Amino acid sequence: MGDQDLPGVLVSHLEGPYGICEDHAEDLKRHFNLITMQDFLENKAQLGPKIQAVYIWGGRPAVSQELLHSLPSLKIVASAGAGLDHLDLGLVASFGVKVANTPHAVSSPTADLGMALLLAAARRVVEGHQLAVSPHTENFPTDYMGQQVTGATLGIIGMGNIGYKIAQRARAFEMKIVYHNRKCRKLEEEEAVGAIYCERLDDLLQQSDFVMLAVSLTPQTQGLIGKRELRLMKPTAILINIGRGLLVDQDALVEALQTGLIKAAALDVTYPEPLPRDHPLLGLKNVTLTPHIGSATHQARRQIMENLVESILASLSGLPVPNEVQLK
Ligand SMILES: O=CC(=O)O
Repeated sequence: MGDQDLPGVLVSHLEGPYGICEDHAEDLKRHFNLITMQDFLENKAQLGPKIQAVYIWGGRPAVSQELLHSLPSLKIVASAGAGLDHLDLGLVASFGVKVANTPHAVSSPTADLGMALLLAAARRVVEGHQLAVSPHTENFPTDYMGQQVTGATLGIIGMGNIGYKIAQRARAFEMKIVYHNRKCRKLEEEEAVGAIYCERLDDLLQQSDFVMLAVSLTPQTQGLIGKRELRLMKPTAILINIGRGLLVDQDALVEALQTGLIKAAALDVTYPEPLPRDHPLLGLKNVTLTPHIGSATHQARRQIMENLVESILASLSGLPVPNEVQLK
């Protein structure tokens, strides 16, 4: 079968930060005729009807009403990662199109990064590195203290796949685990990791030495941590966000970090991404930042790609779609 006979799959572009991983393109091309957004825009009339799937990598391409109208053969939107906040699910559903994501492929690496950020912020690893490589370093600096992780209370907001994996890891660090979950209490997970449920988010915030945001961004969770919530946290507490930047009121966070309302923050996600180079978060010593790299391991990214291929192929054959997102 020539490339042209394979099912058409729309990707944003093949290279660059939002392009698909270089070493994935060859695998994808064995199954699909990959059509870049640029090619599609230059030749909508001919390519539109050939496209049966949109492959979203790094949040792109955006799936607008206009795009959906120009893809009459579209069966599925296959989106890398767990978060779906870049998609209007109701809109996609109204076109009779399925959506699949890859929640299992990202949960372990994202939980690993959550713990890496927790440890880095607690023990001031980035500052320590800067001190160690500076010309005037001293060994064993006596004014350089961090927060103890062993025995500390970790508050996990969101006990989904990622939250649970964080709890498993935190247990190995002998942390006390409390959690809050918006939808329901998770009894099995509680028992497996010895976590204590906080029905009220406020209780979790008041008790925790570390607060980990592992919740997806929805209209209900946007701004979940604002001025009021930051005031409830301990002055020694550290906030870690591996969910989405918009879960936190960032201006309130900057103020809390500047005034010592909380001790520190470690953020894999911000808004916007990346932050403008003059953003106050970039100048604070008590902030550890990473550029949205929760799933950035070779293994996870490959698994994500393979999961997306499986979902697309299943949908094109009319089979049950692995990781299909239930659209209301
Ligand atoms: O941000 C990453 C994801 O949604 O998995």
